[in-house]
Amino acid sequence: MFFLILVVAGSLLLHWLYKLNKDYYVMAFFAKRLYTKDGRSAESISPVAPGKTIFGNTLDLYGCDNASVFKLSRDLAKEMGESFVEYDLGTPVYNVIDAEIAENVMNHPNLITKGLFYKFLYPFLRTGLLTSTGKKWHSRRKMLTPTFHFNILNQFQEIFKTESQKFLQQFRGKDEATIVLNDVIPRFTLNSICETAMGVKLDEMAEKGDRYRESFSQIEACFTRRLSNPFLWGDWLFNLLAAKDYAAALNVVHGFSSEIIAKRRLLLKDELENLKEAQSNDDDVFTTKKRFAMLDTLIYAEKDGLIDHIGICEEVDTLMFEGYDTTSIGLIFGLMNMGLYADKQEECYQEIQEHISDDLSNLDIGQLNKLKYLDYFMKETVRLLPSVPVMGREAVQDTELANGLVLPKGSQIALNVFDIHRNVKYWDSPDEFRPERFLPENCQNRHTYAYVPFSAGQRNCIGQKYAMQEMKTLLVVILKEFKILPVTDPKTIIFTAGITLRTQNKIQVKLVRRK
Ligand code: HEM
Repeated sequence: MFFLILVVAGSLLLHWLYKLNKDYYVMAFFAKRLYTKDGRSAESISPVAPGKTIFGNTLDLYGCDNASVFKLSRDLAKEMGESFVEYDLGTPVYNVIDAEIAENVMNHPNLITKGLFYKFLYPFLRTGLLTSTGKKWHSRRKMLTPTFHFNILNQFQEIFKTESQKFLQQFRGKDEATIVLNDVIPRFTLNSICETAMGVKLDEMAEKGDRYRESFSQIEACFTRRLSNPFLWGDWLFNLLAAKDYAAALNVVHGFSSEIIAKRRLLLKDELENLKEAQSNDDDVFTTKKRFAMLDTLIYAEKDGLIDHIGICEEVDTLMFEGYDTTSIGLIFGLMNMGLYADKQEECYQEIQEHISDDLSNLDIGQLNKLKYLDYFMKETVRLLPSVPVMGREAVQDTELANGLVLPKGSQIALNVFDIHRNVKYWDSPDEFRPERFLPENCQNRHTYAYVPFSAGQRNCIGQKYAMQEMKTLLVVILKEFKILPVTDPKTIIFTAGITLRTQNKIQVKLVRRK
């Protein structure tokens, strides 16, 4: 009798263990496994990356520095050759490197919520447009979309032009100058976003702007520290062990954005009072005002009870970060590539000479749009060096993808833009810089989602037109006056993981005044 009980108990235990192991990756701290509904094994659709320890992939990046995190992730993507699964601390992670799956994810109605790692940005951005989800995200997106309308961007063009000319003033009287792009470009993009989106000139706040950028780097260090240490993923341990190290930096960035908001509130009040004398109602003020800052929209929405002060802070922090950092990276690499590919720089220059007058008086959006080769040049730059190399999503419920894989609730998805952009399935010799890839005839047969630097679908980048316009304007203004020569050897560049794409070494170029 006793023996029988033992056999039955043993069988039940084995069955339970089998079931547990089938449904969970037990050693990765009970991460739920991906599954299918038609009996196929999930691994037959997307392979699992072998873990380095018995804990699945949980500790694969533990203790690695930021450069190793970036390199190991890219090497793994190459080695796997197709979208693959990892099992981390209690969570499956679906790593997407194929355009077909990226398209499915980016357009899936269940997958608009950002991934776990975005929570690391909460102390900085709280839940603004980039990090929020659901109704809150919908209403903010609706509120901000009109502020990126063509007419508004057209009004920003004068600011981009003036800021670009101001950028060149630092080289006045010099025939040549070697510049560290990482030092000079972010100042230009921060000035531009503050004056366009926020309606506040940074001139007399330049030093505070510099402190904002320094503090931003510390916040990024916090982000990457959490990224590579799963034990800091949860807020509880993070708050206990690490949060205090970043409190001062957070105070600086939030203090800076609060000052911008306070300044704009005052300026707006004055501007409206002046305009009211000339016009009878506020709606007219909106449509006929010479320049319409995005922050003004938020302040008006506050008056209508659609957002509160904290909400305004969330969006200002989000727009400022997204608007200055991403375009900095695009410009740094754009200028570096101008230096590295002299023949292509010359092609851009000839085109600029053909369409843009020397006094820049016709440098408006219409003329910018005529610079086709410059457009291909920047597209290729952003393909090889995407400012946002990885994006994340979370499945908020069990979600079936078109390939039959079911992502259990809580699964993470990493959309590896950097790897999609260099996937040999879509790109011939992907590591080569060839702007001609973007000639219309060369795009025809390429999967649209093989190129997603600004994401796509509902959560695409709200500022993509703004970004291209700003970056092209500075390039035109520089190229008109200077030839760009290479200084940094691209072979020495080491990428590192960050909130956005980073390099360990700063990038330099030499400007030589055109005769
Ligand atoms: C080269 C420049 C830029 C690149 C490559 C870029 C790329 C991206 C990408 C990939 C996303 C999706 C992020 C995700 O899903 O996690 C995104 C979202 C966003 N971007 Fe950009 N961006 C750029 C410039 C800008 C600028 C200039 C602004 C604002 C002025 C901006 C504002 C935003 C915002 C607010 C979101 C969140 C949109 C939402 O979720 O509804 N971006 N951007």
